[in-house]
Amino acid sequence: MFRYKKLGYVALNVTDLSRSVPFYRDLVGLQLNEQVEGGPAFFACSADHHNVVLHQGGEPGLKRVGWEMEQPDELDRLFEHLQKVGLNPVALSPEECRALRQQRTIRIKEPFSGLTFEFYEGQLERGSTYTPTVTKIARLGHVVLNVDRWPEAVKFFKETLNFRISDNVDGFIAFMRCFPNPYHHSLGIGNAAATRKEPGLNHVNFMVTDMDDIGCALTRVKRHDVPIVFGPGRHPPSGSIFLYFLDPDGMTLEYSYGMEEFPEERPRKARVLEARPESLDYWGNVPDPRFASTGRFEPASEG
Ligand SMILES: CC(C)c1ccc(C(=O)O)c(O)c1O
Ligand SMILES: [Fe+2]
Repeated sequence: MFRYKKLGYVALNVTDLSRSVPFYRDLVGLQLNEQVEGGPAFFACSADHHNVVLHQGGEPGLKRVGWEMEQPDELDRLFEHLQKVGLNPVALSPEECRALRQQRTIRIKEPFSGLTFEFYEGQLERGSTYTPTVTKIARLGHVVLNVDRWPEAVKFFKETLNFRISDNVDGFIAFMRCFPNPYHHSLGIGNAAATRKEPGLNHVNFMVTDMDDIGCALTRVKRHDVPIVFGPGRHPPSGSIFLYFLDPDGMTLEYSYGMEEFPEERPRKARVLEARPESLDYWGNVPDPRFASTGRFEPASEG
């Protein structure tokens, strides 16, 4: 089976780029690396060219999710596998890859969300890296999707895309790592029906370097009247300390500090946690109704 390096980037649709660009730069603390006049804004929180791309759209949502493979030949292995299972992978042209500042890239339509999932060898080097400002973001951590047909979707990610389950909250959410990346989860699959949410984006997570980054973020978002929708608290599944807040369109973002890491060989077995609030927060908070409720999946274009 093929091996991933990491969750590479998420592309979001926002309804007002001129409002969201300063928010993601100055409040979230991402570095704006490139913005083509009137076009998408490319942000990073690592040496990559982009970990978040904002597109102007008619409604807020998740446009695309990109995964970096461990080695170039993993992309070949993946391409062959996706062809074999009938997912019709499409390779982007060299011009398309260059425009995205990415090396060889392939795409599929992920059958449960309908989203474009992208897989690539790497991004083009920039020669300079990310300089933290308001928050020392360590990496883009994870993306969580709310889907229908949850058991089938989890099975698909496990069996077809070689993700490993780290933990489940029984019938509600599966936390999955992109093998052999060690972090507890880079992808979460939430059960839309069980959580009474529409299918769509649940949240995007950024892992931070220090506990102080969480405390300072709390002060900062309060000062700017940014809605806090869950936390601060500590998650039982991954052990991380968290804070969730809303972007200007109401999409949910999370900062988290500390996360269990799994060895490649002989990892612990996935647990099934009871479906109750205590499985989401040791500190006794419950999410605000606005948590994870905004962000439509942009359907992948056919062909
Ligand atoms: C409440 C959400 C879905 C959640 C629960 C647990 C973790 C974790 O263990 O890290 C998360 O990251 C979450 O976003
Ligand atoms: Fe999360």
